[in-house]
Amino acid sequence: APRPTLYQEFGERPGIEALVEELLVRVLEDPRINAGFAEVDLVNLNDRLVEQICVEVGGPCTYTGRTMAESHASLAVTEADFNALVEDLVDAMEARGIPRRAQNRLLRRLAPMHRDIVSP
Ligand code: HEM
Repeated sequence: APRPTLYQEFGERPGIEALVEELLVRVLEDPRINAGFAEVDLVNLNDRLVEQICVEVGGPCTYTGRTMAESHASLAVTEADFNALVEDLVDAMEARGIPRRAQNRLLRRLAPMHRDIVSP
């Protein structure tokens, strides 16, 4: 059998939807960062994250949200905030049983966004 694609390793669209749900539950329960999400439209955030992760793992999706710079510019996100969110994402991927190699491939694709998300 051919190797599964990265998109398949994430369980395609249903797997990504379940992953984002796991991620948002963790973020909203994470006292290090959850205050920043109190006033946020979580349905929009959920849907944009599903689109974005789908695109980043090579799925047949389109990201329809704002750029990372636009959406995080006024949030004063710190290095520690960024690391906390990545930790929550890794925990969510572990909980979903996503293979370690596939996890790392997504993390490598998100890493360059750091410069647009963390405030200088
Ligand atoms: C790799 C890291 C991250 C990715 C991929 C990411 C991705 C996204 C996406 C796709 C949106 C939706 C943009 C839109 O509505 O058009 C968003 C919004 C948001 N992000 Fe992030 N984000 C990351 C890191 C963080 C961190 C570290 C924080 C703070 C702890 C954060 C806080 C927020 C908040 C509060 C919003 C909502 C802004 C609003 O609706 O006005 N993000 N993010």
